[in-house]
Amino acid sequence: MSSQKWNVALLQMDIAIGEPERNFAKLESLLEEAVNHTVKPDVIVIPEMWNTGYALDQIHELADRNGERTQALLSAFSVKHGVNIIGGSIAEKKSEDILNTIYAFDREGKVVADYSKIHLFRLMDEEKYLKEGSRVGQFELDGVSAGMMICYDIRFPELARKLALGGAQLLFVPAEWPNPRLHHWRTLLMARAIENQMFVISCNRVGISGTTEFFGHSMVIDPWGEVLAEGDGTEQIIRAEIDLGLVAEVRSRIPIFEDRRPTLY
Ligand SMILES: O=C(O)CCC(=O)C(=O)O
Repeated sequence: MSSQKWNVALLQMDIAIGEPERNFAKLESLLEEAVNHTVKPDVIVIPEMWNTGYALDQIHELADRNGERTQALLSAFSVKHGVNIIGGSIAEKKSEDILNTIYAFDREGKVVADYSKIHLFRLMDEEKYLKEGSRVGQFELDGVSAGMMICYDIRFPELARKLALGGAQLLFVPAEWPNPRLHHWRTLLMARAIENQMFVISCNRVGISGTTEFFGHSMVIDPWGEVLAEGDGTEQIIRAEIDLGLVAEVRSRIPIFEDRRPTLY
């Protein structure tokens, strides 16, 4: 178990629906702001579908083919600044399918993992336009085991538990989680952190798309369930320092992974 400390920076941005050019420009300026700070981030996290927003009726024209444009930008940025990046998620075109995909970059600019959202959100018609992913998002960053989930995925505790059982000490959650479900968002994120005794690092968008309002409240939660940082409803960068040694400490204090009874449930 590592006693590493990481500084995390969450880019809680507004997203212009159906306007990748504006969104790329916005992201580039927020990335610069994130690294031009007295505390240099070790990992930067970006919200869900930041390239297009939920422009589902135009998504075939707007999605990033094989994530190439996104990878070019984020890979060059991570290597230039020696920073890990959880690249939001993007609308990605693969062959004729559209997926909601996260690319994770290490400090050398290498794509170390990708994950496509496996639970599509029917309330926003995702299943009519997007193809669901077919595997979980477990990977390593700076030698630390981590997991990725996207937005609606946090309603499925089995997924977070599978990642924790696979060794994950942190969970990254890019999202576009709207009003009026702030209470669900905060409670579910805290529950995933407490029940799995891991850090939960979530990045939600802000702004209004049509009649849907996104409330931000990106959160960094420690394995004890304490909120280390939380955004408000404005565009901003949320920063926190996390001590990865806390995962082992909490897991030894209340040893839920030893006390589980998987033969009974
Ligand atoms: O589960 C929710 O309430 C919100 C989920 C969502 O907006 C999404 O997955 O895009």
